[in-house]
Amino acid sequence: MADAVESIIKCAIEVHGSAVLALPGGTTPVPIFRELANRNLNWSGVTLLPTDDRLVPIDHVLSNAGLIRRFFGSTEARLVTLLDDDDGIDTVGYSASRTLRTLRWPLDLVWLGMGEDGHTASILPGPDFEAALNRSSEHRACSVVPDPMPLEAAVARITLTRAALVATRCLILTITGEKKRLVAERAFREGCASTVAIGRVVAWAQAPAVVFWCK
Ligand SMILES: O=C1O[C@H](COP(=O)(O)O)[C@@H](O)[C@H](O)[C@H]1O
Repeated sequence: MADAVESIIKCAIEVHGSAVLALPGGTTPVPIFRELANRNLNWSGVTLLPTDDRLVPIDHVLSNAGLIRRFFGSTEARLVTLLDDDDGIDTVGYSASRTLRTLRWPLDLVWLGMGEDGHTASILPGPDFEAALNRSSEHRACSVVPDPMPLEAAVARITLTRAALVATRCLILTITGEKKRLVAERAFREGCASTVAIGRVVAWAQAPAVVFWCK
């Protein structure tokens, strides 16, 4: 998996002079981040941002931007966050969309994770689910108050919208375990009619999704 991301970075730098990658949070990408961060790459040409974040300070254990900073902070990559210090639930969607507008689109890679409930990025069940999936492409980010709150990170979120997540040259999904494999397979079969976010995002993808799975 780290080899695939390394190739995407090298290829984007060769073609565009830079590489812009959206990375997942949570637990699944950790071993791959560790391996990738040690690769000898032209990191000064790389911009990294989270696909989504939890509305917590960057030094909080649940922060996805904090996770990226922990692994890639010692490289020369430019690290973009979706949250400003003074952002709250009412302002974060607007300020993250403004930040995202400054990046080069389409992105070179959107790397997604997925929860056992089929959520991807922070497109979680609740009152913001359809907005995160259906907002038009000027709205690249959307605040999300999950309902029910996921037990592993029971906080409000900011997420790239589906329109932003599919605006990418490469789309990768990393999942682990039998349960997630079954959820993903079902969601891919259901496509646009899926009740879970991963099915609806992948059904819209501009690039074919490449899935990395391990037990
Ligand atoms: O809440 C989140 O969950 C998903 C999946 O996380 P994992 O711990 O099951 O790998 C993650 O992709 C997303 O970025 C994160 O905020």
